[in-house]
Amino acid sequence: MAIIDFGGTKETVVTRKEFSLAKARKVLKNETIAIIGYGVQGPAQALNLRDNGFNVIVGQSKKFMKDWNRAKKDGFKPGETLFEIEEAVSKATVVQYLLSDAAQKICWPQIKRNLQEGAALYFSHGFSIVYSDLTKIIAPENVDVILVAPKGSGLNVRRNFLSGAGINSSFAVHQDYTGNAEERCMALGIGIGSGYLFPTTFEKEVTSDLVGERGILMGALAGVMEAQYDVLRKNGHSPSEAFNETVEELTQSLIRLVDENGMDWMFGNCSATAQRGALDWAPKFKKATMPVFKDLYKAVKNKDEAKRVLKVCGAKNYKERLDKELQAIHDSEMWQAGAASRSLRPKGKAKEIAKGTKGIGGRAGN
Ligand SMILES: NC(=O)c1ccc[n+]([C@@H]2O[C@H](COP(=O)([O-])OP(=O)(O)OC[C@H]3O[C@@H](n4cnc5c(N)ncnc54)[C@H](O)[C@@H]3O)[C@@H](O)[C@H]2O)c1
Ligand SMILES: CC(C)(O)[C@@H](O)C(=O)O
Ligand SMILES: [Mg+2]
Ligand SMILES: [Mg+2]
Repeated sequence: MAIIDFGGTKETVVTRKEFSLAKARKVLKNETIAIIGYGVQGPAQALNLRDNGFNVIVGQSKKFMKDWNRAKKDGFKPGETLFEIEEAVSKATVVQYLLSDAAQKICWPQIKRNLQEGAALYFSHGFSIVYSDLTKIIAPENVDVILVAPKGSGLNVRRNFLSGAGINSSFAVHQDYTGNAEERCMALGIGIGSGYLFPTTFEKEVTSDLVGERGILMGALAGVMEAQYDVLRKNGHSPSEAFNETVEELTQSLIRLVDENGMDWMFGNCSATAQRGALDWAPKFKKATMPVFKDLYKAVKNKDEAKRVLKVCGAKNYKERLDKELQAIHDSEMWQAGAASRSLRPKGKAKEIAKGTKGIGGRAGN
């Protein structure tokens, strides 16, 4: 474990230096890891673990043939490494429960009756365990219950693994039956290709995760973008101009600078005019949105959000409803303008520059 100073607070984290892949392989060398659910996280974690040399099988319901076929296409063989959910659980010593959170509640009886003594029941979200009064998911006493929650989409868990980077994950132990729960948990976190691992609890993970995705990561981002786009359009700006000033410049330019070296670095590489305006307006946006973030945190803590997820996402016709909502976003003027804008991105080769030429160092920061 490494002690790292996060802006004045010292935290203990696990990196691949302290917990190497070789150590993870040793810890899990006799384990059969069943990935239950081949949706978004399932494929990413299954393929990263398999590529890292672990013994991986997949449990997927054939009722969802598209997901079953994807697993087959990715090299999992029916009857050998690809099974119906119950069969996969019965063969596994690690059960990575990666169905959607609403489906975890529905399928829990199939999992519970097939868990081996001493197995590790693994989640990538605290949801099912923390809201056990709603989900009825209560693990038997004779298994470990652990969590590794990647802080990114499964798509990037796989893509970053392939590029040599990683997605950071939090980890937690809820129940330690074997006495090895923490070691197994860290080994799995390293095995799925995490960047670094930071400790959490199931409760802290589910709360921060639900707030983050409803807030700045997805909900707030979508809402604020739409608000600015609409104001620009209502005042006579073209779709191309409104889209570039709202989304394209963010994703193609400014957020990349934030990613590279922080907010001050991005500010430092924009004009004095932009800096002044952004510095003046940031507190106004903070003040305007603070009450919404406080409401959001409350709605997560009082379980309103969890109840809604289980009721709405668990309904029979949910997929059709979701598809309609996503289609409406896709078809909106703003995102059609986005498609047009993306189609115009040059796809030229990277420029070769003369030896000794500088000029990509940036202006601000240390
Ligand atoms: N999606 C992400 O990138 C992401 C990121 C971090 C954590 N998580 C967590 O990981 C877990 C898995 O999420 P996901 O987004 O990968 O799931 P998902 O929505 O992609 O669904 C995964 C699987 O559930 C199966 N499924 C759905 N309903 C079913 C049912 N009634 N019976 C049997 N199987 C059913 C699907 O066939 C699919 O294989 C969740 O706990 C989620 O909160 C997801
Ligand atoms: C990728 C996210 C948003 O971080 C995850 O929490 C999810 O639920 O999909
Ligand atoms: Mg989430
Ligand atoms: Mg998340």
